[in-house]
Amino acid sequence: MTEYKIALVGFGGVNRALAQLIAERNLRWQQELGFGLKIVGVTDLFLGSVIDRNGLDAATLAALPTSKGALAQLPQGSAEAFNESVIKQSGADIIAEATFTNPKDGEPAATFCRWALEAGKHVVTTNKGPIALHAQALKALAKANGVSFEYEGSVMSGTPVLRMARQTLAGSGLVGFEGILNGTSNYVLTRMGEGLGFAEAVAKAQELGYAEADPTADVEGHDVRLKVVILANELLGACLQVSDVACSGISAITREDIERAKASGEHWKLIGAARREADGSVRASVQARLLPGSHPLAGITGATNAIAFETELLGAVTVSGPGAGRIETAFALLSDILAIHTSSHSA
Ligand SMILES: NC(=O)c1ccc[n+]([C@@H]2O[C@H](COP(=O)([O-])OP(=O)(O)OC[C@H]3O[C@@H](n4cnc5c(N)ncnc54)[C@H](O)[C@@H]3O)[C@@H](O)[C@H]2O)c1
Ligand SMILES: N[C@@H](CCO)C(=O)O
Repeated sequence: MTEYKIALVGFGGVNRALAQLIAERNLRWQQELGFGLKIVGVTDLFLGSVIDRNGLDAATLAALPTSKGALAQLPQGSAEAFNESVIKQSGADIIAEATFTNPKDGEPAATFCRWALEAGKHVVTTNKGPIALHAQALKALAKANGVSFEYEGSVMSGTPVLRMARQTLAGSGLVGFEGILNGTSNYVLTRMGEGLGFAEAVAKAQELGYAEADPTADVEGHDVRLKVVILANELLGACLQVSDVACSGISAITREDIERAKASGEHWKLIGAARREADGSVRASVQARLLPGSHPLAGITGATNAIAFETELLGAVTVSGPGAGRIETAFALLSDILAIHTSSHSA
């Protein structure tokens, strides 16, 4: 039986949900997937850090208070976040990176990934910053060190999109995509359509664990812009930078706009799209669009996301599922670990 030692960097909603899943499902995963997980380190800017090479109790971690320095309550724990030590010295095989997404330079998460890869550790991450801004360099570093760098949860949470498209749409002649790629903004638009105010709907999305640390990133389209860059570069072979993508959000849309649209059978949606043009260039955008009721993305509500891939051989292929959520995104980390396990056992 394979057991992977894992260190959690950032212990907010997503990595805490991973600890909860490990507490509840490790035995089942051993039987179903052929591996188990042992948490050997946790580090978080607010909670502190802890290392135990023999394994930390996942249920205790999942139930840890959210108070400042709480990891100091554990044996060998500290109120300080010793990120570098946890990444390099906890004995982890896999680093699960889930700190804040920084849309400007991807730091410090990109450095955390670099430290881990250089130390010969696999990285799984849900953080969009390092992928949108540094994917090529981090993938090259992983290859040079003989380890994997996986980031399925960076787009559409636990819903399979990146790996699915890369593996199963290869050869289909993918020419573009359009999608609802932010759970928070779609949730906000849906709840506003039910009569809730913008600020109340955003607060509810934060409570449910959908929103970014600064929800401006969600409602102004910046989060979708990162995801569009990730998808276009990964699946359309583009070399887009974040500044190449024109971007606007949903904050100017009022309840009255939504009501008026509804009365005429239309729906406001925040759409991220990219398309390969005849000259080979890839054009991408993020904007709120008024969709007719018949549009495949019009009926997508709440934190659900959907993406319609445009292919030459199959026409449109649409995938929908959770686009945000703590457990849903923790599942993406598990799917990344499963990919690592599968590739190391098929080599
Ligand atoms: N929640 C979701 O639905 C979801 C879905 C997909 C992707 N993501 C991404 O996953 C990541 C984690 O999301 P989350 O919901 O758990 O966020 P969160 O805000 O709940 O947790 C992030 C944690 O990282 C810690 N942190 C921040 N900077 C740090 C640093 N320099 N060193 C150590 N710890 C640091 C914070 O203290 C916090 O506890 C984010 O990048 C987010 O964009 C989240
Ligand atoms: N804040 C993001 C999390 C998933 O990337 C969203 O609402 O979609």
